[in-house]
Amino acid sequence: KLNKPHQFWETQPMPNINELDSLKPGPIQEGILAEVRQDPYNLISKFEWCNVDLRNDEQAQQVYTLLKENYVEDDDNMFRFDYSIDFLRWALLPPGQHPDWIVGVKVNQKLVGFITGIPVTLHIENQQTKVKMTEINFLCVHKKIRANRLAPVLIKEITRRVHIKNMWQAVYTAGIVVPTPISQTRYYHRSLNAKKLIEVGFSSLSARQTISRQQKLYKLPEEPKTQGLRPMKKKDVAQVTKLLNEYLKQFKLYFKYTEDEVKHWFIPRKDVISTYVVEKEQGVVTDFLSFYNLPSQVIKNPKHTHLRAAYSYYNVATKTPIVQLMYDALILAKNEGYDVFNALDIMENEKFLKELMFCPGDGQLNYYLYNWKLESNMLKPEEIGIVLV
Ligand SMILES: CN(C)Cc1n[nH]c2ccc(-c3ccc(F)cc3OCCn3ccnc3)cc12
Repeated sequence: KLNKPHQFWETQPMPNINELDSLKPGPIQEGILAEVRQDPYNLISKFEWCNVDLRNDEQAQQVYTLLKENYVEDDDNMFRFDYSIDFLRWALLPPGQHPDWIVGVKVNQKLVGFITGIPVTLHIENQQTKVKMTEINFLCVHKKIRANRLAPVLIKEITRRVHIKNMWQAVYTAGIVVPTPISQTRYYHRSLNAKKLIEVGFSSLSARQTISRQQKLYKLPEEPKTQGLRPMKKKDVAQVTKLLNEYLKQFKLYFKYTEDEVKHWFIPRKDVISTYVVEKEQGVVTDFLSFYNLPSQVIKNPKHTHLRAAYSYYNVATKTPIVQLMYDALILAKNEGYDVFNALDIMENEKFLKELMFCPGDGQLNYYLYNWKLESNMLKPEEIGIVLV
């Protein structure tokens, strides 16, 4: 019976608890191209596969609505992610994207299921080789048709479409724990608009606290401190690429970026991605900070429909102290209208979370590698050098 917990995941090439010491590092199952199923998995009648073209406004709108109404909520079901169409195009149309990796399931032309992959090159631990694989995201089944076991079919179908391209690994994250996380990270929140966070129920006041006390506590200067801080431009791409690739080498899990990819992921896009570089000396970029825009819909609130949240993306501090650089990130995010600034405890983030008054969130974000046994069973959050949106 497939309803035992993790019954699906036990059929997948993921290390389970008692294999953690016997499996050798590297691929768990060898991929054999000739054995890959050539036709899509069967769907229950009236359900159909489709490749979603996010460049098409109608199809993008259908994805937007499915996610807005049915995607990830916080543990208390008070907030639900509200990814914008521009954001989805940024996240899912990077260089080298495969059209058949944006997978939808439709019933009577209505989108009811979704899962996506993008091509990445991942460096894993001390492996000399980098692994070409897929980054899986946006697994979503419409609330009204859950328990049809559609999610396992979506996962198997995109796995098949990745195998067909002779790729055998995947990286993904989730708030839930299924077999078997490679790292369990925690998220933290820094208040930028204390009054709103209290009004939407994101923050609460203890007996001795007042709204105006909170506002004073989290107050920020009008302008950033770092001299030479400015929005990133195309002319910075070469230097940002070198800074980023060099910086990421210290971690056990990181992507290698081409200049084309840096252009895609870091050139500022209004209401999607903000990147600022530090250029003190003429023409020399020494640091950069970046954060992305992911609002959450406030599910039931008389006064507010959305929580505007900025999420820390990649920050490289080589000359500016990281605490100062991130303090400027808070000021910039506040000035761009955000209510809260979120960050995971990955990379060097521990160095600024406490000092800049971030508060721990109520859940965790688990990182997963599909069909790969690590040398070390688990990685510490500070060993993770990848951010998934
Ligand atoms: C990563 N990407 C795959 C989306 C995703 N899936 N599952 C998740 C579980 C937690 C976070 C997360 C990551 C960083 C963070 F600062 C806060 C977060 O969630 C707060 C709870 N929440 C959920 C909706 N609105 C608020 C993201 C995700």
